[in-house]
Amino acid sequence: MKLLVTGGAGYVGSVCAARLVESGHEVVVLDDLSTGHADAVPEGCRFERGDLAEAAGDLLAEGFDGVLHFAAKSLVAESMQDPALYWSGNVLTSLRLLEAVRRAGTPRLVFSSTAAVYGEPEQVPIPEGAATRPTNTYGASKLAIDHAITSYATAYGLSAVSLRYFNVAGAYGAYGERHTTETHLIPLVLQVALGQRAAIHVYGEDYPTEDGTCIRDYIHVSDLADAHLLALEHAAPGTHRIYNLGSGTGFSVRQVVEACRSVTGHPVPAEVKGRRAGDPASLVASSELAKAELGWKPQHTDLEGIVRDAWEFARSRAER
Ligand SMILES: NC(=O)c1ccc[n+]([C@@H]2O[C@H](COP(=O)([O-])OP(=O)(O)OC[C@H]3O[C@@H](n4cnc5c(N)ncnc54)[C@H](O)[C@@H]3O)[C@@H](O)[C@H]2O)c1
Ligand SMILES: O=c1ccn([C@@H]2O[C@H](COP(=O)(O)OP(=O)(O)O[C@H]3O[C@H](CO)[C@H](O)[C@H](O)[C@H]3O)[C@@H](O)[C@H]2O)c(=O)[nH]1
Repeated sequence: MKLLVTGGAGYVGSVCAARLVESGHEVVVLDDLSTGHADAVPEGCRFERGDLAEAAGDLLAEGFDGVLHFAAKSLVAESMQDPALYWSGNVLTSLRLLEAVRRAGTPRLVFSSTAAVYGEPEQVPIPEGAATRPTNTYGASKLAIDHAITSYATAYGLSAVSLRYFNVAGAYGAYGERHTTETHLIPLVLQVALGQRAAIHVYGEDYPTEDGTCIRDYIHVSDLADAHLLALEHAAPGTHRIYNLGSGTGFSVRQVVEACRSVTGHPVPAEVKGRRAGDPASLVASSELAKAELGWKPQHTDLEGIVRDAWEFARSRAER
């Protein structure tokens, strides 16, 4: 297939673009490099630098079989301080993309949604039918896009799939997490192990969990790429399917720090701080629907294995 990958110079987009090229697809990456890196665009992809709201129309007019839409702003704290960036940078740009898709008659769309659409969940593991009550503007912006995609699919016959990722981690060879403003737990702990940061701050030890720290479901970025390939195959005209993607096991912040100590051999000093605003106590995915309908099977459910891949990547970048 000829595929447009928005955000293919970012973390998840670059890994997925690499896997798409390996699977024989023709890939065009559209990225404005606002948080991505030109040298993260995988070999074998054509790279177009530009804002998706402006450039997607002309590109799609060339004729594509599908769009994988990763490009977004995705910092929770920033979304609360500057919501305009998220309503315009995520929602408005995605609406422009949807219009370009409709005008060009592009048949397929796979969208990067997020567990943040659920907010504080009533039940864990979280199924797709759970109430969507996002506690931050980032999650609200992604939910708004999901709603728009549903109506485009129903009315205009688009084949659409939203994948709601839980906590993405790990790396795939030369492609991994390189956020300039890093807020994610695992890469921050690895920065401590690399001597780039003195200690990891543990945000809250008074949550109603076994060790008092928050529980998250860490999914390997390579398993996520598998899900995108399957979503492209299974997308059906006039439908918008939504799937939660996680490994199905929750790990506390303390367990993650411990796994990083074990993998890196570094003592990783940890300092307990206050809670971070908007953090739910526990987020674990039920991915049963993705397994049943897409035939998706996560291969990397061992936390130390996920951390090991992230560590190899972080070390290789630090040596440059
Ligand atoms: N990393 C996670 O844990 C996680 C979890 C859930 C969902 N997601 C979603 O997955 C997607 C990818 O996340 P990531 O961690 O790879 O982020 P990232 O910041 O590494 O990648 C996003 C890419 O999109 C590009 N971009 C942003 N706005 C653009 C625009 N208007 N036009 C063109 N390019 C633009 C950036 O330059 C960057 O390369 C996002 O949609 C994010 O919301 C990520
Ligand atoms: O320095 C840090 C960084 C994080 N944490 C804690 O570690 C856990 C994981 O935090 P991350 O920032 O790594 O990830 P989030 O769970 O906040 O968010 C991620 O997962 C969400 C869904 O689970 C959304 O998809 C969102 O886009 C994505 O960034 C949280 O309890 C957080 O409080 C710390 O204790 N110290």
